[in-house]
Amino acid sequence: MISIHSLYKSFGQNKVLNALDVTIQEGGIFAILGPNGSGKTTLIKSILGMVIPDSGEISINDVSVRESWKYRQKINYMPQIAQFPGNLRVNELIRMIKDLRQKPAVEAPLINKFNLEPFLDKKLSTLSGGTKQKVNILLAFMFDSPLLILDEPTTGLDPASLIILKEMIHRERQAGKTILVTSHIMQFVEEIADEIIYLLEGKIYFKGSIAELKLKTSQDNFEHAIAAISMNKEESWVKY
Ligand SMILES: Nc1ncnc2c1ncn2[C@@H]1O[C@H](COP(=O)(O)OP(=O)(O)OP(=O)(O)O)[C@@H](O)[C@H]1O
Repeated sequence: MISIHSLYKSFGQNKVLNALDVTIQEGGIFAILGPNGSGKTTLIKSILGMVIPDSGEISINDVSVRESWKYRQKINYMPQIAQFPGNLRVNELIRMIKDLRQKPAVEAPLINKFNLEPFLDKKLSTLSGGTKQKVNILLAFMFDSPLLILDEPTTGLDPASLIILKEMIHRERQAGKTILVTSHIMQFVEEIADEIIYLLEGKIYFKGSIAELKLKTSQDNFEHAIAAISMNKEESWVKY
């Protein structure tokens, strides 16, 4: 379980997270949504220890992330923009990440699934955007960890690869994993998410299932329901 209490983070005058509270139970797919710049990546990076909050508490399974960074070994993270040296070859990158993480990896089925064999010897700088994204998905999914954090994993994927990604995410959920995912593609979110966590103005405005969100906003359409949250800011959407 991830427990976040009274989290504050500003960049200069820009208050990004403002007394944010949220609890995310173990197991399931949680979509972290919100407008551009609402702090989704900042929240994710705070959980990962890549952004240091100004104040507040984050704990995973009752252990404060400040006390121990060992918990990161149990997280598979796919960043929104992965930046690796362009002259690295795909197979060198896979080897490098395996060496860094020092835990068993199973990459062959993923290479096969995404038809990446022809690219293993290619330099990253020569790959198309979608192929780079498939490599990034592979890097996140080749380890067995209880928590997966995927920041905009769908970017640049063709329809066939998107279907594969959705199947992979579902399989992880079936295995009891906790998956945090951000996406601006509402159809993707509607297909995969068990719960929506909606960020606005530094706080969680809504947390609950898609059915609950539709009920609360009186909208049958998910995209319209999402739009309705930010249009009705004065109402109390926080349901827990
Ligand atoms: N390292 C940084 N230095 C200064 N400002 C930052 C930094 N990181 C993020 N910000 C600012 O914090 C705010 C939240 O950014 P963040 O990337 O968390 O938003 P987001 O919800 O993930 O956005 P998007 O949907 O566009 O990916 C933005 O205004 C951004 O410019």
